[in-house]
Amino acid sequence: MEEIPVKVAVRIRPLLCKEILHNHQVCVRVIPNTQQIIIGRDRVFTFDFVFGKNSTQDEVYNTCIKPLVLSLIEGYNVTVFAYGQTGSGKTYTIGGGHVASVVEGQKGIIPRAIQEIFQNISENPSTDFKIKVSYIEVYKEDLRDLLELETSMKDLHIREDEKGNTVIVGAKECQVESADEVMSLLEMGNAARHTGTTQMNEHSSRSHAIFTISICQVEKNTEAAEDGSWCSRRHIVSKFHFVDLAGSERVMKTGNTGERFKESIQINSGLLALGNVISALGDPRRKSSHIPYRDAKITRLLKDSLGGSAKTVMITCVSPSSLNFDESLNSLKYANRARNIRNKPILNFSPESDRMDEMEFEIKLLREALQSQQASSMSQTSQIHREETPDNRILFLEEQVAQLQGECLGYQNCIEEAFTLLVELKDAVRLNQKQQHKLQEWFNMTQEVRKSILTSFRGSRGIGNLEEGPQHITVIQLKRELKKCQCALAADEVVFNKKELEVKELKNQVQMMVQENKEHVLSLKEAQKVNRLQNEKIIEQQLLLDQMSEELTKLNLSMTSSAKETCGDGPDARIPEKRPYTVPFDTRLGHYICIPARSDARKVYTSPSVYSLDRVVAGFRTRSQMLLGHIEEQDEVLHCQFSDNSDEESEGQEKSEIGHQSHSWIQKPGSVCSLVELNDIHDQTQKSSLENEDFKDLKVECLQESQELNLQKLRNSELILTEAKQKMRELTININMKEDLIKELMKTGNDAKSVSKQYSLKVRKLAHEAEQAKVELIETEKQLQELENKDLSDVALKVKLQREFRKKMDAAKLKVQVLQKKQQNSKKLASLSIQNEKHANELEQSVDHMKYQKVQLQKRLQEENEKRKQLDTEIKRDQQKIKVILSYFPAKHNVKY
Ligand SMILES: Nc1ncnc2c1ncn2[C@@H]1O[C@H](COP(=O)(O)OP(=O)(O)OP(=O)(O)O)[C@@H](O)[C@H]1O
Repeated sequence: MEEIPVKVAVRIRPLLCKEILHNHQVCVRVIPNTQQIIIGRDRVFTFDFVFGKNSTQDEVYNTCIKPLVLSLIEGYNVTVFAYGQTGSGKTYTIGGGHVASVVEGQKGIIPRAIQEIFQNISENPSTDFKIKVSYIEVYKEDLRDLLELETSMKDLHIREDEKGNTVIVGAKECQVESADEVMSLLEMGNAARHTGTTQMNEHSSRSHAIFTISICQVEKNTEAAEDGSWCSRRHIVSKFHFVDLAGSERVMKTGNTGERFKESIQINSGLLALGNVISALGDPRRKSSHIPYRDAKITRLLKDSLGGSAKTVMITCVSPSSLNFDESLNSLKYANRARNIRNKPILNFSPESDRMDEMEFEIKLLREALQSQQASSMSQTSQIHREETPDNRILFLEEQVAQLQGECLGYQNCIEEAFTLLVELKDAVRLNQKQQHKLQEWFNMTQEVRKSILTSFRGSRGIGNLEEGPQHITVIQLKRELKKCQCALAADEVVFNKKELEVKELKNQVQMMVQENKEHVLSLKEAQKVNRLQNEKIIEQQLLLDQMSEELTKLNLSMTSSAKETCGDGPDARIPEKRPYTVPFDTRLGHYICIPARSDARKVYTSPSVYSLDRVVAGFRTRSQMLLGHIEEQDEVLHCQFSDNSDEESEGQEKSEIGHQSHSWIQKPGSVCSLVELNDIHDQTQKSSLENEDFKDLKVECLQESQELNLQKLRNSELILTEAKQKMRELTININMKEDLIKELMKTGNDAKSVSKQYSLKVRKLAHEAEQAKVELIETEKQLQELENKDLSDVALKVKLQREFRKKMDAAKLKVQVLQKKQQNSKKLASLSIQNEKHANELEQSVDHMKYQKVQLQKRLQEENEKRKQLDTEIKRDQQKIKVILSYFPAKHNVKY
């Protein structure tokens, strides 16, 4: 047996759009005009076939796969498998995914191979082809039948047949007649395959998939062997496995979590096992050592293809991006190792055993047919058959006999015709002695064969004669029954088709509902998101409000304390008792500049801080006493009263004092001093000019300090006011926003309500329809049963119909369940809209509260404004005073005495 290596191809896909956008660099290239690939700067690998980024699907197919299709038709088992990192282009190359939507040029290997196989069949009319298709996937180390999803994983087993080929017992094999049929099965299986989105690939295959096409070829014509013996018909069964492996992936790169993470682990462990098998098979030193096929399902399934009896092509797909350098290098290393794997392909052709297989198969079919016929005829000819019901053994033998008789008759006819022809030819054509001798030998042999066939045929007829009568009757009856059954079947089929259409319609409606529901759920989620945002904003605003009220309280406190300071430190007309002394300069000033004193002049008296005022008062007192002593010494008329009396108390006295030329230090409003008097006083006080100068400085200093303090307070107050105004503005904006959001929320809630109403209406309608469909199906089932009881038709057919019917029933039940679920969802939707409303109410309440707070804040702001104005006035007055004092004293210095 000839050994051939596994052929290895490497395909580098182009950079994907997103990779180009992210400026990925290319790190793998094909060396032009060679079969080599260079990765990085200097790692070079040689392969059987290499395909660069510009290679087409057609190129890949023609180079690697076309020869495999030819081998398949010849009778070899062949395999192509795509290996590589996730997102490297395996599915694209093999031709998985949504094949129906792929344009012609982009079609992968499987669709192209299918087309070619069927083309070969059509070009070969002398051979009968039976084509079967199966599709399975290995998902998380479990086998799944992608063509019969109901098949339990436990019912699928990997076994080896007597020839050592790997077979999957329990997998559905669909017999197909056309390429379109295969394509629709492929599409169906692809749709059922486990795929998912990862960061590396939007449509990542999460399982290893094996699509298998089995071809059974039987030659139509019988050929005479050269030696004259009769040769049986050629019988070939070969298989083409298309394997799309899941991609190896680094969990960190794919960002997989949860289920995807578990899948990753299983995928990687399966691929690791495959890598080990490739390493073991590819290592010449380990040739005789154990190959760990049993480590994973995928390696067990690929046993034939790797080191077995199949012809295999491995296509390694590689990403060109430098970000995937490590993975690409790894894939290339495995691919390189796989080149060392040697297979021993064998032709799956064995005339004797295949003929036996064929006969056994035919016997089986006939036995089944006979059994069903007997079963159907038993009801009508029960009397006859009750006595002669054959057991399985007899049936089997009878069938064999019938089969052989049929064949014998065929051969006999052929031989008869050939015999007559040869007899005629013998006389008409001149033959040499050798030819005549050979022909005679043939005549003799034919005679013998004829004799033996006739003997056996007679023998069997001898047995059959006894049964010919009843059998003939039975056959006629069976034929009649068959016709009846066929008619009934046709009628049933019409009903079924109708029901199927209805079910399809229902399915569509349900799908639409599911879509609608999805949309509702999405909009609901969005509403919830908006709600959440609103809540967050409310909390923020609440915090802001708290902060503001805190600041307001602080501001209030500071304003109150400043007001207290103002009242407590300085002389106040309202609290005259607290003001112990008045200032002499004021009196003079009043006399001198004749300022008409306002009645409320003292009410707005401002003062420096407690410390400075005390200091001023204390200094003033000391100096005044000194001055008074001095003046009293010089002039007894001038009697200054240092009194603690209030302004009001001193007012009357003042008047009398003025009348007596006596001067009080207390300045009274409206009191006017003459210049003479002032001069007199000045003359008297001239000696104490130094002390007065000091006093002036002190007074100015004190006023300046007080003014500075007031200015500072004013600045602070302005700052706080600006801040408060800013917050007021923010509050107003927030309130407006919140009001808008409430409106939106109410609108969304109303929308959701109306939609959920419509939805529940629809659900009710559909539930009703499903109920009707169920009732109709039950009725049909009854009808069918009645029909079956009456006619007792083909058992296999009956079973098939029952199965189909049950499937449809299950589908209808499922639909009802889905509808019930939808109803529940709609209820949930309704409750959510109520929640929404509640939330909106709460929001409204909070907005009301905020509005109230805003009004309060405005009030406080007004108060603050007023206070600020007062402060302003005080400052201005202080400034005025300072100006006056400053202007008064230089004047005083300039006075000529
Ligand atoms: N030769 C190519 N030319 C153009 N685009 C390609 C090529 N090969 C792959 N792609 C694109 O790259 C992306 C990933 O390809 P694909 O899904 O076939 O990768 P994969 O190896 O099967 O991945 P996974 O192992 O995750 O299933 C797809 O969008 C596919 O269209």
